[in-house]
Amino acid sequence: MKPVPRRNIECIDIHINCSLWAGDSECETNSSVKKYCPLSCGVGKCGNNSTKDKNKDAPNRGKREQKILCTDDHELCSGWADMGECDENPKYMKKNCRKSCGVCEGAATTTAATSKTKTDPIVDMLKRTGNFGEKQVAAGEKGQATLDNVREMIDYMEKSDDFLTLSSKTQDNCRNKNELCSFWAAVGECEANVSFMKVQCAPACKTCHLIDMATRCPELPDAVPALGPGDLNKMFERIVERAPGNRTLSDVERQRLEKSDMTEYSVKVYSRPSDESATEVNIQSDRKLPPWVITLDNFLTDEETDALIQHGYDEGYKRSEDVGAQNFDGSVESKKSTGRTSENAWCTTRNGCREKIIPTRILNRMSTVMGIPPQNSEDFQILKYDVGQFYKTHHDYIPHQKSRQCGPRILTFFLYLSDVEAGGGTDFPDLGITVMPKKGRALLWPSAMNADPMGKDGRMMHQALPVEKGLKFGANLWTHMYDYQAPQLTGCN
Ligand SMILES: O=C(O)CCC(=O)C(=O)O
Ligand SMILES: [Fe+2]
Repeated sequence: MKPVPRRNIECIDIHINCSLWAGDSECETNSSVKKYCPLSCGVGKCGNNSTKDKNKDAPNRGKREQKILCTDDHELCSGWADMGECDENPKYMKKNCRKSCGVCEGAATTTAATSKTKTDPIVDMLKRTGNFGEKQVAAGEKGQATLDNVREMIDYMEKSDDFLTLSSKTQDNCRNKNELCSFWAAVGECEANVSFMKVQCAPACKTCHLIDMATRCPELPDAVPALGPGDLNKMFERIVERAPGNRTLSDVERQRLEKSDMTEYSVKVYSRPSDESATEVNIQSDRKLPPWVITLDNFLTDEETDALIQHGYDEGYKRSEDVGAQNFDGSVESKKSTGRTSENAWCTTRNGCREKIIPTRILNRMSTVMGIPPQNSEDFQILKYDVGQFYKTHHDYIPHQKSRQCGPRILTFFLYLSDVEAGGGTDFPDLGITVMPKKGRALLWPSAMNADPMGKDGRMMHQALPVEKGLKFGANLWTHMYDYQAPQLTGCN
């Protein structure tokens, strides 16, 4: 079955709380919410609001309202008008600040007579927020709460010991990276969305001390490693030996598999260190012997592959990006890559996918096969390659994660979600191995060494060859040495 895209992929909300704000009527009163939440507000590319807008602009109705209501609907209108908002933000302003923007009869004189001068304290206060990163906006129903946050933030940044005793490097790096930071803080996002806010809006959350990764994300001495030296070989040997599809199962065994949501997958070994069970655990023999590469056929059912593909459509496939430079606060830039032309979507807790029945079932199955808890794995990255699309040779191991709470990626468990008519193989140039896509097949390889599972196995470079005919869908599940999910919540990965 070919999945059908459910909606225009550009019609998306940029913030997790959009539907909440839309429910609070913020779409009507806060132009920034409209900008960040086109889907929830039904505007822009999500435009089923065209009829509504047409009615609103009906000639007679508009004129009458202009004449009668030559007033401002918001106490901050004149200040905003002074700041040039009538031109910068005309849609909101001309609707809600008619008088201050001079869009109704008699407005010009009245506005001039009553308008506050450029020294309006509110205008000044908002201007001052530009000293701490993006200048903040305060509008709509939460305007007052936002201004309260702005006031507290200025006190914190200009007068508090909490801020002024921080190192100058930390002070310099503590910036609001979005004009909505104070608004988000005012609606409780510092507590609800810790990882994003502590990094993107530290002044508004008054948490500049946590910008420094060493303070925010201390080492966790009790963290349990997924693999010790020698465990990687044991893990692969166990997977090969126990593959249900490579054995004749008794009825009881088959029932047990079904009960535990385990498929009757069969394993093919493309490369292994030795046919003998590994005994030596040292880097020299790791380097001498070939690394593990195995596939697991019939690992996923058609229902499962189709559900993941459809989730990608629901979420919207977007051009894939690479991991870029690291910032002082530990956040990592994404960078457009010419080496990777596929599109991808994520199946996360935030977007409600990871906890759905089918993704949970798949994740638990993968976790059982690896013998590593599901929380050590990242979220599924669902990939879509059209004809000609590819991902050039790269390694999945990310060096800076070695010193992060999650530790490095130690394994890639790749799922093929579709058959591909031609091309699209996963190729390991150093090993001379190419695995072809097959719906329901999984491919498992280590990024780390058996004797030193925190260290990178440089031989595991790989590429996704261009699709020549058909459409390729796949999904990455990268598994880490330590819990990945918990530090993700606090911005520590
Ligand atoms: O699509 C593939 O076959 C592999 C993709 C891959 O290596 C990646 O996304 O990191
Ligand atoms: Fe990869």
